[in-house]
Amino acid sequence: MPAQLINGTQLSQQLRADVAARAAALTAKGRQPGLAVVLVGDNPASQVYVRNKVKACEDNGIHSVLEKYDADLSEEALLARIDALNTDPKIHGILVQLPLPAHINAHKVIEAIAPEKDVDGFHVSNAGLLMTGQPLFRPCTPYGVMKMLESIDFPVRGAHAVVVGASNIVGKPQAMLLLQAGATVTICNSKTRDLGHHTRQADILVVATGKRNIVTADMIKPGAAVIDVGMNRDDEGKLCGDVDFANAKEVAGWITPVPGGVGPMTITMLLVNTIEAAERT
Ligand SMILES: Nc1nc2c(c(=O)[nH]1)N[C@@H](CN(C=O)c1ccc(C(=O)N[C@@H](CCC(=O)O)C(=O)O)cc1)CN2
Repeated sequence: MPAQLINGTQLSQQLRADVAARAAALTAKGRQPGLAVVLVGDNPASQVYVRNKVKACEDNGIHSVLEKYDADLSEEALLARIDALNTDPKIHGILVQLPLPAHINAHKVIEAIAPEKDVDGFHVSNAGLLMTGQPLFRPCTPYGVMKMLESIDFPVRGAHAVVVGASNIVGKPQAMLLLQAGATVTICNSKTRDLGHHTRQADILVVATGKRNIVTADMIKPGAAVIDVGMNRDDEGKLCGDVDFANAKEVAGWITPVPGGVGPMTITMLLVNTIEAAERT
């Protein structure tokens, strides 16, 4: 039997209705939630993502400010803008869209964001809080993946989860959230030998490498939940993930599509984090 789809667009609609209600309640008390989205440079994919983030804010009652800068903006000037946003009372959440141009030190920029406004959850103090089981903000993509598993009542506790990819924004926090939910977790990286040996043991397989077709059907345990975080283009220029979806869906029990899977959930969880930041003020 082919896998059941985990539809991130549909789940997002349900979660965004709750966001809109919470935003309206805060606005009625004179505390409309506010998000600042900072984009440096002209990366075409980043432009789409920030546009979608701003639109999602508008649609759900969150005030948003999009600050766009040319690729030659200095690190110093960017840090000065973040300083100003840190003390702006109308702004509860700040995100700097990644990647940044090579001359800007992304770590330095992320550390400049006030941790209580770091709705991406990337600041070292938020990474530390997540690691010790007291998260202030969960990074949006891994948080969205956990919501997707929850939506299908997947028994994470006791399951073997394999995360392919060890980035700071997806792989590492994803592994931490799965571990805290009671899974036994394996993290694979670009140096992992015989990747299929690991992925075939996964009840939950999260793939976040940015490499198209890195996971093929023969690397999937029958019935597994396969979560594809990849965002690539195929030979015809169409969006696709890291998993060979057409064949993988014949083996998996559950699978996320690209587009319409994890991507929309990333934006939804950003809205959730922004509401939580505003509710704490
Ligand atoms: N500051 C951040 N930078 C980046 C993050 C992040 O969470 N914070 N994650 C990624 C990109 N990303 C969010 O910014 C992101 C990626 C994809 C989508 C999405 O909705 N994808 C759609 C397809 C969109 C399209 O048409 O191209 C889908 O999958 O259906 C949203 C957000 C790196 N940078």
